[in-house]
Amino acid sequence: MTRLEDAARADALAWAEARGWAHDGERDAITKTFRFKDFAQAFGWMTRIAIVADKMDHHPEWANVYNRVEVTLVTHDANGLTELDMTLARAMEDAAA
Ligand SMILES: C[C@H](O)[C@H](O)[C@H]1CNC2=NC(N)=NC(=O)C2=N1
Repeated sequence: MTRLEDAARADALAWAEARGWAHDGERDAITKTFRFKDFAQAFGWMTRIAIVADKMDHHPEWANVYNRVEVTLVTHDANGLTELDMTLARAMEDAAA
């Protein structure tokens, strides 16, 4: 998987930033803190995403504290954003909606 070209990255970031993601330019990664009602909701969401991520063989960097999940998406093999990150971001948004 190759890094997004500049135009595709701009489109992807516009979509992501509209949903509360930030771009970490140093890593060419996107980050977002998801907030849920409580720990059960947060961990349930993480469980659903873990199954999707493992099927994709593409895994988030994330940390959970009670009802919060801090997420970073980046493709390690590509040293930046790829379509895999955007597919996983969409799955996260859909599952949190
Ligand atoms: C061997 C395995 O396919 C790779 O290590 C996969 C696993 N999950 C991954 N997840 C992410 N985010 N980036 C990767 O480059 C990556 N590579």
